[in-house]
Amino acid sequence: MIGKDCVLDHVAIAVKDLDKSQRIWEDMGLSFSTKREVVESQGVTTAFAQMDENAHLELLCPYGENGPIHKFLEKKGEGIHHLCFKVKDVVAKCDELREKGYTLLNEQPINGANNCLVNFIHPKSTGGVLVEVSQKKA
Ligand SMILES: CC[C@H](C(=O)O)C(=O)SCCNC(=O)CCNC(=O)[C@H](O)C(C)(C)COP(=O)(O)OP(=O)(O)OC[C@H]1O[C@@H](n2cnc3c(N)ncnc32)[C@H](O)[C@@H]1OP(=O)(O)O
Ligand SMILES: [Co+2]
Repeated sequence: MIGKDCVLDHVAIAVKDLDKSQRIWEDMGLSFSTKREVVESQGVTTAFAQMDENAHLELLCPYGENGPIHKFLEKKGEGIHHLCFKVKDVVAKCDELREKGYTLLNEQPINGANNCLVNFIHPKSTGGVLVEVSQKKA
């Protein structure tokens, strides 16, 4: 799956305090875009910092007590949450992955951050890593 048609888009970290975590990463040298985006469907506020020409760091802070990040923090605490790969065609990629036996978490891609369509591969399919696939909307 990873390789010619997939590029690492972001490494996501679940955090309890977005400002505090952002200061840590800024202190280590990253700079974040001013834009913070709330993704209602996921119950998260996101902050992105560019790491190289493709990859970003995504900080994910829950709001409310129902989203997956809130549950992750309760269960595992702060830390790396998922990897995201940018693909040319997220629907085709999900069909390919289903064919190969991977469990996708949504029938159809959902709206993600930064005007993208995204889907997720269950960690049970990947040896314990939640993987997101993402396509920029036209
Ligand atoms: C979309 C906006 C933004 C973007 O970039 O565009 C985002 O990335 S938002 C990110 C937040 N949204 C999601 O993560 C959606 C996908 N995640 C889910 O649907 C759930 O979190 C799911 C299905 C991965 C786990 O939910 P569940 O209710 O089953 O939680 P459990 O704690 O019972 O977990 C079951 C099992 O999976 C392990 N687990 C859970 N989360 C992770 C993870 N991030 N990485 C690795 N493993 C994970 C958990 O430990 C359980 O394993 P077990 O061995 O049974 O204990
Ligand atoms: Co993400």
